[in-house]
Amino acid sequence: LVNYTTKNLPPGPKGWPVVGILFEFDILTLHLKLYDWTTKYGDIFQFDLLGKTFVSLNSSEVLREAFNQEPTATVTANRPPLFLGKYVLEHADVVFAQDNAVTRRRKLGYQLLRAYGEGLSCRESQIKENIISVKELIRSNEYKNIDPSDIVEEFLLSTVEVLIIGRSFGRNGKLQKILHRLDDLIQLVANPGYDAVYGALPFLRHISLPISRNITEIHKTKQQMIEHLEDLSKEDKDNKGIYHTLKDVVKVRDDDGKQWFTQENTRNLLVNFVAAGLLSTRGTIMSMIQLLAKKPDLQISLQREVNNVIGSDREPSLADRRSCHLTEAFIIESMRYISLVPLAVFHAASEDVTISGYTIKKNTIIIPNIWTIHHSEKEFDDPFLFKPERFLDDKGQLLPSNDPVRKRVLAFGIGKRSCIGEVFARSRMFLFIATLMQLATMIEPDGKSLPDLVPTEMLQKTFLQPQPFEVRFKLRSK
Ligand code: HEM
Repeated sequence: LVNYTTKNLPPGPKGWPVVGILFEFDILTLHLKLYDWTTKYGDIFQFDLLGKTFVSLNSSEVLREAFNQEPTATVTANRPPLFLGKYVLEHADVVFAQDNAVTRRRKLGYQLLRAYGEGLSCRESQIKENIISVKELIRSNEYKNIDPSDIVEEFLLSTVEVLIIGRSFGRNGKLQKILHRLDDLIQLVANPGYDAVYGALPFLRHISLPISRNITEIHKTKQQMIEHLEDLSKEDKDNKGIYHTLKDVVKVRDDDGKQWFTQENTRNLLVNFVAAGLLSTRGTIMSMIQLLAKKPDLQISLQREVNNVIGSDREPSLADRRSCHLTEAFIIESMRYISLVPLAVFHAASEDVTISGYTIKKNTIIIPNIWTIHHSEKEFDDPFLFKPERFLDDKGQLLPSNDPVRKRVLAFGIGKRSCIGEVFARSRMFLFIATLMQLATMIEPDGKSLPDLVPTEMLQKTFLQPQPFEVRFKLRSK
């Protein structure tokens, strides 16, 4: 139990009167607590927790004002000194980078994802191989009750390998084992709730608690990853990935002779890509599978679209996205409904700033409350119903990205710290779902029931994840 105070925002003089002290705090499901508080305190409220001040932004309009409009956007683009950023990512990555450090690192990360991840043309043969192994796994498991996470992981681990080193060594290769281990360990330590407690009481990391031991393991595994990538980068000169470019960037010196990007930056930027590329995308795809298996009619409509646009004889390509309106709407609705990164990554005010008429003091931690925005009746009709058609017009065409309804989906954040992997993640999700719909129909497991995916019941790990489940794949005839 943690003591916290909330201050809400009544009409009238713009201040932060204390309205109550509550004595209950569930650190693992902070997003659900903030959802409750939004119904009581409105679109923006502030609370103190363990000596730190937090402000929660709970509507798309307030989030846009805070992160996407100057002069506020520049002031709110900082990150707080989070426990994870300092002790796990050595203050050397992009996600948790503070102050001036972020601009150059973020730009580099963005350029790397564009160069190695976004366009499929340069990666087409490797991505096709990944898709072929997904298909083989599905074929060899037809009609069996299976937990689809192995299939999803196989696909995503291979895509991340191709991104980082230019090729995939398969599920039995050493690299996938290391990336898998890193991913498991990060899930054990990364949680906004842990951050609140360990950030306020950092001495806890010296006590031999499981979380402290996991942090030590993360550092060892990062080192193993770098050593293995170094070996691999010497072996194959033709296939290149992000790691090859980072090796060159480390050699660069500025005019004053200083090195701006170091080995620490390399390993921690790669951890960002591994964690984001696997964890977030895996949770989203797993949720999509569970949703689809419970919605046979939606599967039929998606399969019809894939038949019409792609047919059954060729692999889906990124160009197909433009014509697969329902598939795109399904992906966007899934991102809204599950809101996998429920509170995005916390921001911090680098100076005093005014948002919606209220003064936010320097160093206040700002929470982009995406989960609440996506489940608010003020933003979406029937927010707890899964309705991909909310993103289609009456001709079945996807609403343009500047449509007000689309603009309320903020799963990748917005503004100067928004996700740099959005295009990469969305293109891989499209390929996976289109391939699945082309190949198979998902049905409920034999002798067991498959529960509906309920957003409030998802497991809170680093990101939200569906509860473990099983499905069966039934192959489609050509
Ligand atoms: C479904 C998949 C994904 C979701 C839902 C997601 C969501 C997010 C969100 C909400 C943020 C924080 C935005 C903010 O602070 O305002 C973020 C940041 C970030 N994401 Fe993603 N992400 C996904 C996939 C990826 C992938 C695949 C990569 C890279 C391979 C990636 C790399 C990053 C990085 C580096 C940042 C930090 C940006 C910064 O701090 O400036 N993400 N993501």
